[in-house]
Amino acid sequence: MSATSTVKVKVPATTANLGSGFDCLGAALTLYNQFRFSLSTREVLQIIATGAEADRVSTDASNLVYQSFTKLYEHLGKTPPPVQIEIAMDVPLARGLGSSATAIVAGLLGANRLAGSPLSPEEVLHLAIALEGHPDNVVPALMGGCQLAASGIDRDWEICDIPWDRSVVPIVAIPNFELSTAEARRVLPNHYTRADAIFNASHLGLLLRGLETGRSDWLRSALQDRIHQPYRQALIQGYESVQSAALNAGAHGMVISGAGPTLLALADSASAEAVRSAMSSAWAGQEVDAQVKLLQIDRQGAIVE
Ligand SMILES: Nc1ncnc2c1ncn2[C@@H]1O[C@H](COP(=O)(O)OP(=O)(O)OP(=O)(O)O)[C@@H](O)[C@H]1O
Ligand SMILES: N[C@@H](CCO)C(=O)O
Repeated sequence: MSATSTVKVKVPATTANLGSGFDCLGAALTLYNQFRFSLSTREVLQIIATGAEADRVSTDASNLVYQSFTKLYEHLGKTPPPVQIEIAMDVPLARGLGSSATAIVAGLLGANRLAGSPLSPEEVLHLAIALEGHPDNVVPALMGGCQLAASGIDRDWEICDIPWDRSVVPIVAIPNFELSTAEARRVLPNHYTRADAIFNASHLGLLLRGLETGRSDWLRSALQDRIHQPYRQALIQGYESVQSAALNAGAHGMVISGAGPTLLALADSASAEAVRSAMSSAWAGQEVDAQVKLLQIDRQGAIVE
């Protein structure tokens, strides 16, 4: 048995894409899942989940936290030890807030610490990206803040910390229905026009400067996108009403959080509460139960202790 027998991991929710940053930009939010990994003397895997949606995650070997835990040991060429995993869930499942990224990041970090920390943070990050399939949730979940990931030349990934002005407040409107990432990716086209590629490249550049400065006019334009949102809006009942309500209440703009169905508005501090209330009423008017929260950017990322 290694010197450490219990590890606690806390991982933030994340909002990916932010409009024009499809599959490359994401930010960590002040909403968390917490995990405890304990080496066990019992051979049988034990997974105990608590929280609002705890009955929705599997508690057998198909659980994504355990799958990621075993992947790290496989990567080391070792057999995973018997383990008990406790999961305290606050990040809702399949809503576009990076629940799968919290599971992957926790499984890898828990296993790495129990194995005596053989992998560097960069190696864990690369494994996490490979497991999730795209970097925009797992990178901010691990590192905190707002992060841009681009495939590199000297290394697999160049990761760039994007300054986020404190005046820019994220407001998440989380409906009570799920939309899996797999389903929301199926509706996307395989090819785009040159005009759409230029549109997204220019708006992503503007978005990065808008987030850094908090300039409303830049953010207002920058949050537009032609790669994923036009194809996904129809999967989200009430999208247009909630968007109009957010903009009328003074939001800089509103986008689909990750693959949806959560909608993310960005607003300045003075308008944030009015935007929260307007989004909540708009979804109630569509007979959709939703939780609408003012959050902040988590600056720390995943914590292991
Ligand atoms: N805490 C958890 N424990 C075990 N499995 C989890 C946990 N959280 C998420 N999952 C798995 O991840 C799936 C959801 O992943 P999916 O990519 O569809 O949504 P998401 O990660 O919440 O959203 P997005 O990627 O758009 O931000 C769940 O159905 C479940 O299988
Ligand atoms: N970039 C991903 C995030 C969700 O995992 C998508 O929008 O499909």
